[in-house]
Amino acid sequence: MNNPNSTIISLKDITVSYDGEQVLKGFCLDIRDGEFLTLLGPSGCGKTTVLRTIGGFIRPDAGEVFFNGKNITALPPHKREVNTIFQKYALFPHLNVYDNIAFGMRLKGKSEGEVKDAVHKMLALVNLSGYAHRGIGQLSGGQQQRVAMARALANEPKVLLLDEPLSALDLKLRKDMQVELKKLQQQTGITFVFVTHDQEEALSMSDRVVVMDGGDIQQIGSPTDIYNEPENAFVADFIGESNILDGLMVRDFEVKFAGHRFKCLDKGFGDNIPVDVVIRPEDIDVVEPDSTHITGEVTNVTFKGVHYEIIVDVAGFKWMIQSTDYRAVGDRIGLSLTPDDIHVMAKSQYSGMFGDYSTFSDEMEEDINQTAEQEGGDDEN
Ligand SMILES: Nc1ncnc2c1ncn2[C@@H]1O[C@H](COP(=O)(O)OP(=O)(O)OP(=O)(O)O)[C@@H](O)[C@H]1O
Repeated sequence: MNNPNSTIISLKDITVSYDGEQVLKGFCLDIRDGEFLTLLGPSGCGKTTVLRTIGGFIRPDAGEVFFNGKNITALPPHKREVNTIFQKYALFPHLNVYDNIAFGMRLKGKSEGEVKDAVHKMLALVNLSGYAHRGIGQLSGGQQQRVAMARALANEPKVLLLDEPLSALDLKLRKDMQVELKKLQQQTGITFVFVTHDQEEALSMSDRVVVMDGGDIQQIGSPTDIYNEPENAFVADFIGESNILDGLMVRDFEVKFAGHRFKCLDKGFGDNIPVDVVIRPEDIDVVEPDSTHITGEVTNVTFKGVHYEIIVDVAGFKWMIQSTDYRAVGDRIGLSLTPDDIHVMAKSQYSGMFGDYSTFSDEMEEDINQTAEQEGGDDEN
């Protein structure tokens, strides 16, 4: 049985360079036994490099890889109890389904009897019983991916590395395979390390998500932690839709932005400190416009099936709202927020980077300076 509290893979201070350029620098990560862990981040942030380091396809310039406490940094891929499934399924086209799945076991010298039992068990696991003698070319993309899964699982790895395995599939099939993969992981108890740049995929499948950017970990947490309590503006922007605003933490539990003061649940930033304020579009309630609320004019409305996506111009800056109530372009509306809708975070290197739904104006800057002066804080900003 897995011990969910024990670490199966540990990356310690890993540095990897390509052509003299460092992609990972002092990268550390502990992966728990039996978990579904997803590395999530934009293209080029180093996800595949982390995976290849675990698999042994890359030898890091510095740092160590541990498997159940044993240093495996120098071990070649085939000597690690780790298997990889790549984006392109890498099946042998000239072999049928049965022989593809049997391949690794035969290489290890298992008897044909053992191989036969295992292949049929694996085919049942991935819902392909009856397909043993099909040629690879006679299978759909989703079926090929399932054969690749069966082949990897037949080797009984302790850890399965999956590098964007679903990205070649169309949306419907991809959703079905997400459910199947998650089920397979739970049934087998094997530790899955999954790479994707699709945040919805990461949130729906994982026990924990590692959000990466520029070779660094921005946040590690459960999907709900990552979504509800992003640690910085990068995570907030990358996961789901967000309005990211420049704000001023007036004091504990009180923040000012867009010309209004709000009660919030955050503390410990200090008084009159510039902060990022993150508000999810679905948390904003639409009310009648009045002086006690942020007000704006609707500039665009898109029907999204369960809700309308409404773009509101607030003092020259766009906010995004998701509401089940229809509002027409040109309507003036008020935006209502409760303290738990307001997420305050320390300003990061990412502040002000986001074009879409971030708001910052000279007016607001003035506002911030004024408040700082009023409250006797430092007015450097
Ligand atoms: N073999 C290589 N030689 C040179 N540079 C490389 C090599 N492999 C990756 N890189 C570079 O290293 C950086 C990280 O690449 P990596 O593939 O780990 O990112 P990723 O997050 O997996 O991206 P993607 O989602 O696009 O696959 C990128 O800038 C990439 O161009």
